[in-house]
Amino acid sequence: MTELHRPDADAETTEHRSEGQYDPGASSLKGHVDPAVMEELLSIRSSIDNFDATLVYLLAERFKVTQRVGFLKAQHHLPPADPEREAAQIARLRRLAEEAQLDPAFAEKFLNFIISEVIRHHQAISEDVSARRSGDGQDTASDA
Ligand SMILES: C=C(O[C@@H]1C=C(C(=O)O)C=C[C@H]1O)C(=O)O
Repeated sequence: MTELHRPDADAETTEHRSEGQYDPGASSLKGHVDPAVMEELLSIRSSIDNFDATLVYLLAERFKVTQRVGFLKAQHHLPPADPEREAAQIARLRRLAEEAQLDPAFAEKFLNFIISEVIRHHQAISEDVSARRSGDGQDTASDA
């Protein structure tokens, strides 16, 4: 079978892992903690690993759909950011965070962080679409 995700597999050894190979037991605490405590810690960490993986998949899906919004906006000459929508999202997420006993300030900061990255992507898409239009000699707002 072709190893699509391990281009440098030959160079890897157990002692010298590449960044691509995850070691769930990696810890700076090894040798400094009671083995039973370490075992419990690793068991809890396996759930953290599952949560982190889920977050990555969720974020990837979110960015896929926001990319569609970016293309739609660029095609129709709409601005990348929508501050009123953002304010409504933030107010809602703060409420949800409170219900879930998550720090609302953290929820707001996290959403703002993601949204600012989305807006950066939308700006790039918009510039790309504009450049293609100028290249085609179609830089008009007729489809707005
Ligand atoms: C995705 C959009 O574009 C921007 C990004 C948002 C987001 O990531 O949720 C929300 C509003 C916009 O500033 C949108 O307008 O829906």
